[in-house]
Amino acid sequence: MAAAGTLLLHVPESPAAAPRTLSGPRQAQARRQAEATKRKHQASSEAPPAKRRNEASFLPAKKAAAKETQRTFKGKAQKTFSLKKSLVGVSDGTREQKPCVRTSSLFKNNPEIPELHRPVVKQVQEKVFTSDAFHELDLHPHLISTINTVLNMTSMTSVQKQSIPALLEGRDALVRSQTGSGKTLAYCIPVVQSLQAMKSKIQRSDGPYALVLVPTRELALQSFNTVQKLLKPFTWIVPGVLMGGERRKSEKARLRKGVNILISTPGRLVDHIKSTKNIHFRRIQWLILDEADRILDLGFEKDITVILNAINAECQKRQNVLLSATLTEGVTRLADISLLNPVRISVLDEHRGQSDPKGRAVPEASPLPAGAEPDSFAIPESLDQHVTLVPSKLRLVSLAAFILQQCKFEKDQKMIVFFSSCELVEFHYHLFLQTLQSRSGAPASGPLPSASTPLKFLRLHGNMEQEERTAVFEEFSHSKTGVLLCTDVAARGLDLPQVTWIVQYNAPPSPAEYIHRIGRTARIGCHGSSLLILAPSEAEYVNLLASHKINISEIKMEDILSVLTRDDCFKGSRWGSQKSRAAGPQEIRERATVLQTVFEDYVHSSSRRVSWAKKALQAFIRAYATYPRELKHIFHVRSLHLGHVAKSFGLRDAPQNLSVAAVKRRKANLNRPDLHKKTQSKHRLAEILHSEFSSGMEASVAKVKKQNKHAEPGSQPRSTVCNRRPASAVGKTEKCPQ
Ligand SMILES: Nc1ncnc2c1ncn2[C@@H]1O[C@H](COP(=O)(O)OP(=O)(O)OP(=O)(O)O)[C@@H](O)[C@H]1O
Repeated sequence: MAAAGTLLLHVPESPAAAPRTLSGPRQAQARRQAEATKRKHQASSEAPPAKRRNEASFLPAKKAAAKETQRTFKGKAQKTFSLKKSLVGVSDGTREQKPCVRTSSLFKNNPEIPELHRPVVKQVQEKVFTSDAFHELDLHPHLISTINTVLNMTSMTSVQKQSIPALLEGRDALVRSQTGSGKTLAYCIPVVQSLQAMKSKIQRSDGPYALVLVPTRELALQSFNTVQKLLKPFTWIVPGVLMGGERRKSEKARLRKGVNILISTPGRLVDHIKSTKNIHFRRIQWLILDEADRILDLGFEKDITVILNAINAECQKRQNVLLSATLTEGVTRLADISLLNPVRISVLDEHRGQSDPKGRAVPEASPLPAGAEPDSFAIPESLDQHVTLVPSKLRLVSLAAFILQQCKFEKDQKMIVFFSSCELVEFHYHLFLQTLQSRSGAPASGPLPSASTPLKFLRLHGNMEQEERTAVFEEFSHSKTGVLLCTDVAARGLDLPQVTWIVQYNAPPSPAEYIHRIGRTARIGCHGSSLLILAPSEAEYVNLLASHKINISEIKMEDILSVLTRDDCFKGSRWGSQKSRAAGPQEIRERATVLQTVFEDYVHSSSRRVSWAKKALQAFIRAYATYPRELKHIFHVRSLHLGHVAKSFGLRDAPQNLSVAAVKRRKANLNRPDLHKKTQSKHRLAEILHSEFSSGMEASVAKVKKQNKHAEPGSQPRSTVCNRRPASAVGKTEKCPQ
């Protein structure tokens, strides 16, 4: 096998490059044939309605060549090109026969990329900062000095300016402001101020006065840290966090001693309500639901009901606060249940001059101002959003090229890449670790690039041991560079400093989740960028985003792939000594093929790795099948071309045992029996959404063990398939971590 760096390639010329002159009837016949071929491809699953012109040089038109029959999810036989070729290289103008390289024809038979007619919409914007200082508020001087000196903050953000006075007045509130605008302090400051000011001094043994519910363990830890800092001068008020993992015993002990401000994920709290005698809610004065729309998702409904019932049974009067960057119907639904005459605080309103003259919150009784549709979300002004359309076969190399472009050839870049499931995170993490990052794990085809800026990959998902989750969270928080591959476990609320790029490799299930994912960058006025990777057949998603006033500009796939010409590890010998030569489409194609070959060689270097890649592909298809009904016209599993998608998992051929029916059967087996009966897609979606929020107490959930980073993937059952068991088996709602 040739080394990657010296791989010799010959990518066959397109017909356009070597036209044959035809005349008369033959010409007409050839034209008819060409038209028929074109129609066939237009009808293929990923073919878009409108075709992009001027792409022919990069994505050559389909042509007759050695064909093989490949299965698609439509069950139709589809012609495609042979995936295995003898590649012949040309070096310094001399043709020479080179070793056979088993690789795919990445640039053939792809659906054409549609022209993206993206509607330009005016994004909803908010002003982040105000000129008002914290000391202008009626707060305890020690609290103000803590904010100034410990947190290093002087001016309030817009949401803080509106929320803090309203909450100090004792009002229930529904708070919406863009991601990274300081909502955590908007509720933490009033809570601390009110509790330290209580006439009869709070005792630890009193138990909780404030309960803060957040959707993920990392967010619980983060909010706990903020509360802890604010409480520095008020040592008699004790904060506590319940976040799952291995700490059940110590959590119980802490609850027994007493916690006054309790921060928890819903599932974990329900576990304690059911199993810990010492937990009570007699003195609850605050109930805060951060990321309220997520907490009220279907997946959390049961837990929230248990928690509300437990609180209501012991205490009727309290202040309720719901916060989120995305105000959705779900929030309103819970608002009906638990909010008493709430104020609706929306920074957007103030920015549009809709708040009252004092800049105070608009009361709930008043309807949302005209033009402020509930599903138009504010996006940080300093966030540049991009989309790229990439055919399935080219997804993996495009993602890798983008990571190289930003994190190897640019300085001080910190990137988060979102995937649809933990299996996908695991797959890409190990693949990139062993090919892009690690020399020692270089594939059979030879050593890989030594990075000019060393690449560092981390991963975070709900199927990891809590200890490692926390360690990764801390490491990525404190590091200046790196690429975090993750599921939506990191989408909500996490405040990871200096993240410069958000990449969404799999589109999120809703525009709201899109907002939260991209919201991990461009926080509190900083600059950031995002890239959404879509297949040509998914181009319509851009219009969906536009209908939510989300403006997104296109980056061409060629521009992403062209970075490979800067990396000599990916050159075919055709370009051997011609360093100064400008990169043309042909060279880019060749280098992308070299990179794909590196991935394929790695995956095919052992049968275990092949089956590992197949499982990841299966997981992708399963996740794809869970897009909500209203998005099925964009993301339908039937529109996936199995052979092409397999390429993006480094597989040379489409797995034989995968079909729609097989995937559905497998999914049915994995689902909870009680969900079987109600097969509505919303429940399947709920399962996926729920995944991150397991309390950590389920015995049956297989965990990814902390292990040597360079361990052979697939060498142990690393729960590439979620291990779902009947709820009865674990005595509670079973959740499958992503
Ligand atoms: N007044 C302020 N001055 C300077 N920095 C602030 C201020 N308030 C908050 N921050 C910082 O802004 C960052 C974002 O705050 P926070 O995490 O509370 O945002 P958020 O609105 O809750 O975001 P999300 O919607 O993503 O959960 C944090 O690093 C926080 O420390």
